[in-house]
Amino acid sequence: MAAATAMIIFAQEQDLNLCWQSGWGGSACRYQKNRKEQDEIWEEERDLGPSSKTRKVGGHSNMGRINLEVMQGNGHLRTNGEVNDKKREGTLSKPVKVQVQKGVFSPANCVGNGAAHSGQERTSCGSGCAHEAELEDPEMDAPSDDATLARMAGAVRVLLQGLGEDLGRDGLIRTPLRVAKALRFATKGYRESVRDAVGTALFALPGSSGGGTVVVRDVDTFSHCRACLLPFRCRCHIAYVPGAECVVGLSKLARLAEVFSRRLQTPQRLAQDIADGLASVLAARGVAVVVESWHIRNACEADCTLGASTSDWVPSVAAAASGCFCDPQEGLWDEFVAMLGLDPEVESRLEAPPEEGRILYQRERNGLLASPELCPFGRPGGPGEFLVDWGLEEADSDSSGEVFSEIAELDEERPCAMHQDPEMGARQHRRPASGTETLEGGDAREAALPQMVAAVETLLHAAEGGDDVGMTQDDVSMTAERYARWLLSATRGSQQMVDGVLTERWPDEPNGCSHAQSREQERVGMQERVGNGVSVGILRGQGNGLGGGATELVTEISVPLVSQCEHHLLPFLGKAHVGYVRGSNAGRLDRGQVERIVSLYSQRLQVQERLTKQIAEAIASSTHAEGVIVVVEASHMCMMSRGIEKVASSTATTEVLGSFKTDPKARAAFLRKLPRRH
Ligand SMILES: Nc1nc2c(ncn2[C@@H]2O[C@H](COP(=O)(O)OP(=O)(O)OP(=O)(O)O)[C@@H](O)[C@H]2O)c(=O)[nH]1
Repeated sequence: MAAATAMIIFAQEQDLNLCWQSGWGGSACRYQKNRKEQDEIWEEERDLGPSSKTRKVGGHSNMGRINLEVMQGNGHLRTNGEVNDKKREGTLSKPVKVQVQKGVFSPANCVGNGAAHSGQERTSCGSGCAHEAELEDPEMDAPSDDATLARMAGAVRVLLQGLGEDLGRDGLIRTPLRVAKALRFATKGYRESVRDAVGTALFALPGSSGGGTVVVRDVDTFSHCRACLLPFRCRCHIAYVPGAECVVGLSKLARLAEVFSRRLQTPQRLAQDIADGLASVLAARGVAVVVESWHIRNACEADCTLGASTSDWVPSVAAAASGCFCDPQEGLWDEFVAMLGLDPEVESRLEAPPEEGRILYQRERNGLLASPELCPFGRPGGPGEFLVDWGLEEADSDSSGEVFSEIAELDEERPCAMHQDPEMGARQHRRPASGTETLEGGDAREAALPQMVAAVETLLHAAEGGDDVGMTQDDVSMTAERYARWLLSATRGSQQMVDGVLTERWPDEPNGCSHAQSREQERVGMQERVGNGVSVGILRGQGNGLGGGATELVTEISVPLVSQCEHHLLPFLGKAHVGYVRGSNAGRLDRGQVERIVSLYSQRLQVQERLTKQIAEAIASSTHAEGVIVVVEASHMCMMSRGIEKVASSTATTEVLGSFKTDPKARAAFLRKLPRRH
């Protein structure tokens, strides 16, 4: 089924209801409304989301038009007015009258539409509507969105097979299509332009040229890393000084940030793209952009360095400026930065105004560009890793906590250090050190790598729309390999058994993380003794001196985890909190062992509920504890970077086994130990 677009022209808009129903794999509906009020055209555009539902989008205005795009499915509209088929490019054609049926209008029942509609009428719609029709546009350019998505879904199937997954298992059946849609969404900025984003929202404002700075702050977006394809969080701050007596609609600055965020990016490129984009449509005296960003840590290191002392996200900041913001005499850069109210550490790194035509960026020590550690292909010699050389000088390896280490400037022609060295590709690949792949079946998975890389390349090209609109062939192949390796690495626990990870000795890492740290954490780990559910004290260390028959509550709090959502192949990351009631004859796990259990079940395609249950069951079987409780708190990228886009949302799941089920006091004692969220 093709995507379909309809345009409704209305004279008097009255609480318009849109109704659509999924054909296969859900449907998505995009709504764009232009209304004219007092000689100003107001535009409104939003994604109405997937699945079968009816949503009221109406309002009241005197005249206007609505574009409605129904993706991948049967769409039918309920509204008043006139329906026009619309070509993909937006050309109006073939006006179609619609007929009222119980207040419901369906394009399939158009009066006099004849050849105008190719939609197939159905006899029932299954959603309570009087009629159902497929809104197909026979003139839509090939490949249609459906064909693109189908191609992308095929590539995702290759990836899942490469990971050794059963494509028919529950949870994975719709994953290929979901991933395809998610990536299409993540790259929708390639199919959008600055002019589309700004539209007609340029307003003459006499006297504005001599005025002050306009700043739109805290525009939160998600982008996808050009190097590894994983999403990273951004907060954009955009400023300009008006020129030519003209200002731009404020929301359009946020839209610009969204357009460029929905491309494969690095923070500094994103800052520059937004600045250039704004400068291209607005005659401003100067433009300035600061992009704060947070990239997921290297999940390959999750089993050692993602310890409680480290943050889940690695921050960096990038900036771009032009015109008057680059003139230190005017002091506008300082004023802009001061208005952002940034963390002093970050602010101190933005002291100097960027020179005209150059990008100022700052990076974290061992950060996104200074070293590959932010990306999943990070630390040389890590499991299943290869060295990524970004073509920049090595960052100082001292990670003593200083956040930013360098300020670098690049020529405009070389906006991204990753792309500046034509020989980079040759230097970029280094095979994993021997012995770094320790998984059973690792060879088979490693052998699937070439097909997986090709599949990711297919995905990227299809997501772009087949045009060369921003990624060179080289970029794609490098990105594809990193992403394929990330997937392999992020699911490397899928073939391991819990017995294996509990008995295996964890090698101390060269940088001193992991085992030594775990032992220390275990030494000071708190145990709470409970008898019949009553807390009687807190002990430290291994020997608790409890007599026979006594029990103790052992807790391991904030065990970090990074897992991979099996629905969208996007990471979710957070912490597991583990408690178990240990009788005198039961075993006890040190923190390192708990961390390994958590890693084992995190490093596979998961849903959070199953992960929580598996951790609890593994703790129970390996300790013979009387009761086990596990709470997992995690943030899901699929909730943050796409779909509902709730950046601050997080999910908590609990699994309770044995005596914890019947002992509310023991549960309460455990829950009191959880870190407070606010
Ligand atoms: N219960 C549960 N759901 C999850 C987990 N990870 C992802 N999901 C959800 O899986 C669901 C998949 O729903 P679909 O409607 O098939 O996919 P979708 O169109 O991408 O859905 P949206 O996320 O709402 O855009 C979404 O609601 C996700 O939030 C998880 O760990 N546990």
